[in-house]
Amino acid sequence: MHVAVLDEPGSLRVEERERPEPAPDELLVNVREIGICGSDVHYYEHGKIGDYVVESPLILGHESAGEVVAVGERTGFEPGDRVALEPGVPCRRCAHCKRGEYNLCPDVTFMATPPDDGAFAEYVAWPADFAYRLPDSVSLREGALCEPLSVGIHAARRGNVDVGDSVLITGCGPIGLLAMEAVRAAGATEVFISDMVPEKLRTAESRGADAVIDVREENLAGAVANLTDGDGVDIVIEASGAKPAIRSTIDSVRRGGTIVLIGLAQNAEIPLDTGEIIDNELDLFGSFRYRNTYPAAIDLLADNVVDVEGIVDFESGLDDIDKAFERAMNEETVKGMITI
Ligand SMILES: NC(=O)c1ccc[n+]([C@@H]2O[C@H](COP(=O)([O-])OP(=O)(O)OC[C@H]3O[C@@H](n4cnc5c(N)ncnc54)[C@H](O)[C@@H]3O)[C@@H](O)[C@H]2O)c1
Ligand SMILES: C[C@@H](O)[C@H](N)C(=O)O
Repeated sequence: MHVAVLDEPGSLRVEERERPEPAPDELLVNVREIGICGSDVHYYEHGKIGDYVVESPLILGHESAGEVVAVGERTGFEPGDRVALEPGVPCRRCAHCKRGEYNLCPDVTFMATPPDDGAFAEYVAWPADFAYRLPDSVSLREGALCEPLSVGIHAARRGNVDVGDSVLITGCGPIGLLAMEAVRAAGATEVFISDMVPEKLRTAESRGADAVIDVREENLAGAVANLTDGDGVDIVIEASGAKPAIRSTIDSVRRGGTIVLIGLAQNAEIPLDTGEIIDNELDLFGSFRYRNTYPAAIDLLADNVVDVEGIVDFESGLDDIDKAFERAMNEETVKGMITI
């Protein structure tokens, strides 16, 4: 089978590997749609993210869906089933797993995170309990994009987004745009979103943002104050990882409001005015990956409550993956897909 391997920064190549055999509790999946995530691009450019360093050839890609072609002895699936693959498989035994917080498992195997291979491959053998059957009305592309949608759903849950809430999302990348879908589904009625790339803001506007804020031209907190009669929003979801955006979350949220941090700032220590958090009684939450989100993501897609395919700018074949990564690095690109 063909797989795309990252050897070192800037060097992706397609090579031939043995097709894996599914273990008794695994499915063999013919992978058909894989999203290119910002973290894949980061490994491609820099060969590492924080402490995770590409030290041996690594298959990238963790937003995937495909068709089951073979099953282990005890899986409950059949060849021909279409499935989305949840990329993080926890140990199932640690205290976090037992509490149901399996996204915090320290022994998780996560696709495309060194040393664990990902899904830019024709076939992947994957545990059946981290595969989700897709109904006919949900496409394989939508199945693959359940992954970034899950990041948004988990953030909406962390922020306790409720009917009638106003939400500011900072960043119109795939995570910000799909967090917007998730908060709408959770009942938010006013959703504002910021970025500094005009094309991205136009995309957010066309996808139904109530207001878009270009932070190159407007002060974020000032713009939010104007939109909320000076109060600030109920919830801020930070999805850019940019220091100025993280800093301004406190100034954009109302007294008694909630801040959810998704964006990962590289090597950034950001001063925090704890007095403002206390005086204004703010709730501040981190949001790490997701747990128990795939069934909800698939239901929302089947019911046409959310759109994920609209964020896709281009698709490419596995053999042209290096060109696809170059295109994904363009700041105007939101999402590229590899289609096999
Ligand atoms: N916590 C998690 O589990 C998790 C999961 C996935 C991604 N992430 C992180 O979330 C962030 C978003 O991911 P993504 O894939 O959408 O990234 P992305 O780079 O595609 O999008 C980030 C967007 O933020 C915009 N931006 C830059 N500076 C800004 C500013 N000052 N104000 C507003 N917007 C600004 C960029 O123009 C870009 O459109 C990244 O930091 C990523 O590492 C975290
Ligand atoms: C959650 C996932 O999308 C993210 N890129 C990570 O590796 O944590």
